[in-house]
Amino acid sequence: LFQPSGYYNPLEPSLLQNYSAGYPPATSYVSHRSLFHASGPSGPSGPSGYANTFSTGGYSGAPTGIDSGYLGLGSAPLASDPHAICTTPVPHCVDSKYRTIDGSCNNLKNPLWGTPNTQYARLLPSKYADGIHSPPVSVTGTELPSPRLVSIVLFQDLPINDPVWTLITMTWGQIITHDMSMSMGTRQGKAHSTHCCSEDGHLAEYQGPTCFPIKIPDNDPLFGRFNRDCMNFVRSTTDIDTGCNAGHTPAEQLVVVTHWMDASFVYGSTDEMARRLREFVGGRLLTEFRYGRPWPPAAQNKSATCDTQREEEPCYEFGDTRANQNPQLTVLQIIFLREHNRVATVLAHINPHWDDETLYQEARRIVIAEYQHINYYEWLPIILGTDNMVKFGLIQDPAPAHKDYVNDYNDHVEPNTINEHATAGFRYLHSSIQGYFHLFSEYRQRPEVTVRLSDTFNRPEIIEDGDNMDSLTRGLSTQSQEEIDPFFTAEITNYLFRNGKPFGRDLRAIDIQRGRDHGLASYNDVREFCGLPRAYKFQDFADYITPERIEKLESLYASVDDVDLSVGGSLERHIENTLLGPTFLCLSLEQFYRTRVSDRFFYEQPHSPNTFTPEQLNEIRKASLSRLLCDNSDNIHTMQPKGFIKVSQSNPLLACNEYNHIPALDLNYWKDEHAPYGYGNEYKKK
Ligand code: HEM
Repeated sequence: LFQPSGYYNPLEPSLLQNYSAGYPPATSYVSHRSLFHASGPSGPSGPSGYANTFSTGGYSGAPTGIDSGYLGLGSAPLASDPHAICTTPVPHCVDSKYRTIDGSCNNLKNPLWGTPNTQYARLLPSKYADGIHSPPVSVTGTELPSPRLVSIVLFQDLPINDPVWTLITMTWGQIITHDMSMSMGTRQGKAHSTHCCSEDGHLAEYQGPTCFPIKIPDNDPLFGRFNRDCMNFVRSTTDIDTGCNAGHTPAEQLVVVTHWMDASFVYGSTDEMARRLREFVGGRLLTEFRYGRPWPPAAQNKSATCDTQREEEPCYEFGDTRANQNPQLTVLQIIFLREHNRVATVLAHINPHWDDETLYQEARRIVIAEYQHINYYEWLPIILGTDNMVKFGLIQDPAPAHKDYVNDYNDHVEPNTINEHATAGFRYLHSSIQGYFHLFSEYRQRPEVTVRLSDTFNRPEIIEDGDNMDSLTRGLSTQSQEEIDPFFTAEITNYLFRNGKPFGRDLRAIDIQRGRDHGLASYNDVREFCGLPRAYKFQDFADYITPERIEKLESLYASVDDVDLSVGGSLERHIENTLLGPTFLCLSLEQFYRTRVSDRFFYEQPHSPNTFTPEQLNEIRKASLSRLLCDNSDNIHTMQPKGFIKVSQSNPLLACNEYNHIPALDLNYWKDEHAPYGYGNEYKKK
């Protein structure tokens, strides 16, 4: 598997040459067992055929699993010398009950799969202008349209509240994202230290090799007023930069966190970070008590993570460096931190003979299981639709009985986060961000306070003020998220990370530019890969995109083959009972299928040293967002049972201690029967 001299790249040069005439048949790269190729890569032709692939129709090819063996990853954790990444030896794995922190040894045959600093997976060949790393240009040879222009024309701000889903649906998605991906070399919290534009917003004289600034069009409605024509953008680090690819094969970007769904945002992705976050007493993570309440420890390098303005302003250390980016995210990070410590504390009562290490690992294992359960049974169904999840093997129908395992582990499936999913598909959910968020009292009648998002980027101080931790939590579970549609709040398209200035950056433009930076296949290519008919003229997009938007696309792009994946996919009409159009739905179903079946430690799996007992599994299945919020707030006494859904007559606010409606895990099932006689016997089962 692991070749010190560099690793197998999916794109053989010969195949690359074919690429100029359109990508070669997907089967060259992707196993014919891919979910979306029931009838081969060209797919069932015509929109009706394709629509049938999803829940509403007659897709008959039962998924037999996906094999992404074409990637052949094999890099290893980044050492201080970036070139060392290629030569780190494969670890010797012991079949432990617990996941490693860096995700190594999850796949025993390929111990480095899913570890930090390894490549994203790719579903389609990359599309660099020179076949190696230069950003793509139009198929006509001209420049692609400015991403800022595309953002202005196609992704304006039209605030529409989602009628069903609460704002925590948005934040939970960000948590999953941060758990599974972060492109190396990007700064997803603060502004980047490399400046490709001058102070006054023009092209900087010196353009470093990683510079790929975004051109701001003339008469830009916001930046024009400040006479700026350049928005900073720094390219992601690739395997060429780290010296693992001599530059003869296409560049691949690297993910700096573990690719697994393993709550690395809580525990960190390296042993060093994990150690820094632990108290080493009672299995707990480090906290600092202020006014009797536990808060995360202070960030070691405050200026690297926060934009605080006063010395005493808090800025926290978590498992993920982006955790201070916005207060909603930070609140959820705190809730997970507290959940770990809550579980560890109860386990310590039940098993007083357990040492710190056992308590830490057992609590971590339970928290990851709760989180995976909420992801697959509460959150993902909102985005992907329950029927589609069942159809494509992400969950089972009928749902497993309380104590039943699900035996679908497949060690041929690679866990790595898919570039097209993370760099385009999932970023469409940036549309769900609210520009203004509300704080609510226990009565949830009307907002007590409303806060402008761009006033709080990288400044979590609001959270510790008074009882704001609770008011923010209530806000997240009361306020609607923004509807997921082609409209994006100006708070992120004009004011991202503005840090007190009258303008910031444009996240939509960055998403588009990042797609080009990563050489993502075009919308048309991915559409076809997913089984939709290939477009030869703009009107061919009409199966899922409105005529008005097609007209705008035509005014921006020279060819149907130029349309960026981030752009086309974000304009598609959603598939019924999902929040995504067919192309992004296809990407996310593929991603979360792989994430689940490739994970030997997935909480529903039998036959692993990590396996929960049937009774414990039954308890894990009681985990819910609402219970998590109830248990880890300071003074929240009521919550609706379905926290991702707005309060209504059928989802009313109920007392947190109504355990029939908001069930709680009974951790007594973790009582260690091998305890020395007498230990913990005073802690009887409820
Ligand atoms: C206030 C909320 C959010 C803010 C301010 C925010 C901001 C950002 C920023 C600055 C980046 C890096 C851009 C780049 O340089 O390429 C990013 C990346 C990303 N965001 Fe968000 N985001 C938010 C919420 C979300 C949500 C709700 C989701 C999905 C449910 C999401 C999904 C992603 C994904 C998939 C990436 C790429 C991660 C990677 O592989 O590097 N974000 N976001």
